[in-house]
Amino acid sequence: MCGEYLQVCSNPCTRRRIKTRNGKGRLLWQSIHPFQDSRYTEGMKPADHLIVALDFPNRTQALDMVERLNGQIRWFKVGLELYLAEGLSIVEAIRARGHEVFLDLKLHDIPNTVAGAVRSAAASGAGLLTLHASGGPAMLAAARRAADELDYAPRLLAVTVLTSMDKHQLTATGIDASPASQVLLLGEMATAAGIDGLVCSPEEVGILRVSKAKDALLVVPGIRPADTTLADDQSRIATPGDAIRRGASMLVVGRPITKAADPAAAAAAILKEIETA
Ligand SMILES: O=c1ccn([C@@H]2O[C@H](COP(=O)(O)O)[C@@H](O)[C@H]2O)c(=O)[nH]1
Repeated sequence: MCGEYLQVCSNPCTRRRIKTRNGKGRLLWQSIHPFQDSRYTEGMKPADHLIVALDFPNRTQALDMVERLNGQIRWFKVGLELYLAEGLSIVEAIRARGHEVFLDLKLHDIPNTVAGAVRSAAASGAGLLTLHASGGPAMLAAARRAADELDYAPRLLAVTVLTSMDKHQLTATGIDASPASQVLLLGEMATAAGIDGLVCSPEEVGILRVSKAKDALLVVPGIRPADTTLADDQSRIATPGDAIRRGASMLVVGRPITKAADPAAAAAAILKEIETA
């Protein structure tokens, strides 16, 4: 991209429309994701790129972890375990402590039902919300329309192929493609339906960045620091530094932080690795 930036709108985690001058001095509007341009990422802090997954059975344990992380973390993820135990009030409790929430509900149903779920979830003030790309274009488009009709809506993320799945697991579901090919297919389909971002493994970030989905917010779980020997149930993994260098927008990290002997120190080490990547 050439030209000087004249006008920027929107907040740090959303796509921005910017007015630029091209090489001939002509003004043009351009839609760009902030994570893709060094002139934007310069202003961003490492904490804007890290989401800590609060996979806990109750509010007490989740909020205790928020406290233990000493204000280092901006984004927390509420997944099915915590949401089903506590409901949307846990999102409000985390937000009341000054944090942003990624509501990882992985919605997957008929279009009308998913549209209603988007409306209900939006009321919590969550900043990011997931739905399964495999729900198909009609379901994704219904979610997009529902979000667009609201005064406030989270950014919608389509989960492509779960990071726990390898080629063998994928074949068992009847899909005769590599995880990378399937992520590419679902990622391009979801962004064509107007979805803001994708959840993929670190292994697919590179191909997505040169695909039709290249502008998407890429939210990446399957992160394991180099000194961690445990992949747990994850199959497609990389270190925080590698994922960021390949073009990930935000990393999702759970157990390497929350099960560490010193979660604050584990989070600090990952933030440092993001900063230097
Ligand atoms: O494909 C996916 C989609 C979501 N997740 C979620 O991310 C975290 C990862 O936790 P770790 O403890 O760091 O493995 C977890 O909450 C998953 O539900 C994912 O792993 N893969």
